[in-house]
Amino acid sequence: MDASKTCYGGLQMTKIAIYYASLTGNNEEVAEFLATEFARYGLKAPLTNLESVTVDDLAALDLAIIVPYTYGEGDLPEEGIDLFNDLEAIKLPHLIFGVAGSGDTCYGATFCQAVNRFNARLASTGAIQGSRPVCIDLRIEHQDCVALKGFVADLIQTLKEADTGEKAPHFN
Ligand SMILES: Cc1cc2nc3c(=O)[nH]c(=O)nc-3n(C[C@H](O)[C@H](O)[C@H](O)COP(=O)(O)O)c2cc1C
Repeated sequence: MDASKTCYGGLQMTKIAIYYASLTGNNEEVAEFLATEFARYGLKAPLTNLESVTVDDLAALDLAIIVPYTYGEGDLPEEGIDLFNDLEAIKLPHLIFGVAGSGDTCYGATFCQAVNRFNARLASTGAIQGSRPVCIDLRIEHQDCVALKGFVADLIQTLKEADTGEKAPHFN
């Protein structure tokens, strides 16, 4: 299906941003894939490094997507620690969010913990979870492309529901 041919006109003014952190390029690739997928729907989703993002930036958006790597033993990316901490003290009930990222399954129980931790922290602000988080093992492969396409489709569906008041979001 060519998503750009479908009717997403009502969402064209939607403010979307993709905030990513990447040391060796895997999460940058995830972020770029997501931006390309949004473009297929005719929606702009610019990329910004997580390092320079504040809670005020998030508060000004309709949809925020966080794409973090995991470091240490399930640790957050250094670039996202300030934002993560600041989110503890804020409510963002009008924001829709999604979190996706690449880690390494070799790390066992801490695989993609930064993805799960950001997801939980954003949910704790009262923001609306627009999709289940997506965890990717190292570089994107075919099954990850399928998962990321589903992720974007869910986020857009949640945006549409919020726009029209159709029904309550269903992921949190
Ligand atoms: C020192 C170090 C610690 C890491 N710890 C974890 C971890 O706890 N869990 C995990 O899933 N991945 C861990 N990783 C793997 C990275 O998250 C993974 O390679 C990721 O794809 C890197 O993304 P990037 O290419 O965008 O930097 C670690 C990598 C390094 C170098």
